Amino acid sequence: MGSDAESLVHVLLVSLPAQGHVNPLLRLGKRLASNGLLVTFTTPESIGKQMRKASNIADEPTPVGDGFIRFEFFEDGWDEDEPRRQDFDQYLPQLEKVGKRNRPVSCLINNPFIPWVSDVAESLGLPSAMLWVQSCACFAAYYHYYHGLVPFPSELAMEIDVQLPCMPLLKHDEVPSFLYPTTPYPFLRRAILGQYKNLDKPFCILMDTFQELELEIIEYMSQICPIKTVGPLFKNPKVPNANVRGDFMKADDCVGWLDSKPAGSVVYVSFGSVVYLKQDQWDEIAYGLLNSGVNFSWVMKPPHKDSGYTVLTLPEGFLEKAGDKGKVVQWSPQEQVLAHPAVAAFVTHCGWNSSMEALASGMSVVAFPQWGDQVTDAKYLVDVFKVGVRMWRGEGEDKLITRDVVEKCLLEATVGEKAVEMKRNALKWKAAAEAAVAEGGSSDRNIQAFVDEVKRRSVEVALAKGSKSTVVREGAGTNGKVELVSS
Ligand SMILES: O=c1ccn([C@@H]2O[C@H](COP(=O)(O)OP(=O)(O)O)[C@@H](O)[C@H]2O)c(=O)[nH]1
Ligand SMILES: O=C(O[C@@H]1O[C@H](CO)[C@@H](O)[C@H](O)[C@H]1O)c1ccc(O)c(O)c1
Repeated sequence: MGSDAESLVHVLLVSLPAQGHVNPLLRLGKRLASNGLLVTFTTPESIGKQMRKASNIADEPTPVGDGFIRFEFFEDGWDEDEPRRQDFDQYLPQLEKVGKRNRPVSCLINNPFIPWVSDVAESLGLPSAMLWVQSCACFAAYYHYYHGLVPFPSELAMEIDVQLPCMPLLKHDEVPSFLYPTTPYPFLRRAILGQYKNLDKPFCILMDTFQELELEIIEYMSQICPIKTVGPLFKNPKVPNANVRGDFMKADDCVGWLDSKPAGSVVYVSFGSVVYLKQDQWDEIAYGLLNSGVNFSWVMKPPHKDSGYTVLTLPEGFLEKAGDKGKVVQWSPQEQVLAHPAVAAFVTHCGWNSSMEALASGMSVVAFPQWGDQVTDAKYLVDVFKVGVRMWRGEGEDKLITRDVVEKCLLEATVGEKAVEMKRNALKWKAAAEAAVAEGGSSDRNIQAFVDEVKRRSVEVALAKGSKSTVVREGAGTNGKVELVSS
């Protein structure tokens, strides 16, 4: 490692191997590095392999602003083709077993679903932080559910509305759906609530949202938990995102095609990295797109080989009928697409990363949430942030969305008074997001305060550990230039 990197305070970021978790944690890593830390990003080798292939990851630490970022993947102890990685009830304990290893660092940061990282930090006498990768509203909902603070839908009362402090009234199907008594994903409820058992351990809960977006609930929850909002992390005025990326799949080129389209004429359709629709729903979307007459760019990712999903197909003759009006890709460079002037609106599953990327790009949305936080995000995008129309309510609503509804929503989001109003609101959020991450903005100040705190704690840790297990390099306490090295 270069001597410059060696002299910096070192933080270790441990990520769940999922695209929607790697992206925000890696973005945080770049932000911390640009503020002068050495950041090691780690996740299992099974995904590391894919990331190396898709994202040109260097072996050496990459300079980012005043600091460096490097990747270090770890073996999860299973064979390459192990299908049990798709089953969180089996995979999360396995990750915990192999992941609890000593590492010479000053702070450990994890994302949700792998709360044992803060146990590792505690056992090493190190500070830890958690990056919450969903909205503060969802954080609050899980918190109140976990502590039994307000009534949620239950087997006895399935359809009750939920009133959380400083939040709009949520209908029964607008609370994160893993909390429904009937959710088909109880293992994801267990996984996400696991973080709340350990919530007293991280000294800071970083959140990929920003103060101005969720003001009241952030202020409220900040009285209970040590929250620092640092989003939107994908907007990094100091370091361009193209520099270091963590995509699992190489993006297809659709930007050239977008360049050929008039401003505001394209609808971008993507359901993120995990959600997979049923074939009949896919067909309705396809016909809705054709019938609406809009230009569209549609992401049709292949299913994971162990997911049990069958490969989706397009209706016969679809591509011929669409002609140059449509571009179907397996994976898109989403940030670039959302920033492209040709794109008018985004049909999204409302994962939090996609929601933040849309808001911070000034994009109107057609909300098509499926499960988990997505149903709550859809509620906020449509009713609170007022940037979207709702195409479906999510897993609580058991019905096929017909091509007519798809067409109606697409047109509502792209033409007419409502579309203009939504775009106006979206541009307002874009400006607010940019201000939050700009020098002196709310998120920028929080990042700097966090970096300062990590540096301060690294000195404390070094002093507490003495010389037996750590070495404090020359200059300790000045400019935070301290590194702990296991002896
Ligand atoms: O074709 C695609 C689809 C998604 N994404 C990125 O993958 C992440 C998906 O995260 P999100 O929370 O929206 O959904 P998840 O995949 O976790 O359900 C976001 O950062 C997107 O920008 C992308 O780069 N290309
Ligand atoms: O990544 C998974 O879920 C996604 O996480 C995002 C951040 O928490 C969230 O905003 C989005 O809505 C989710 O889709 C994920 C879920 C389940 C699973 O088995 C995974 O392998 C990943």
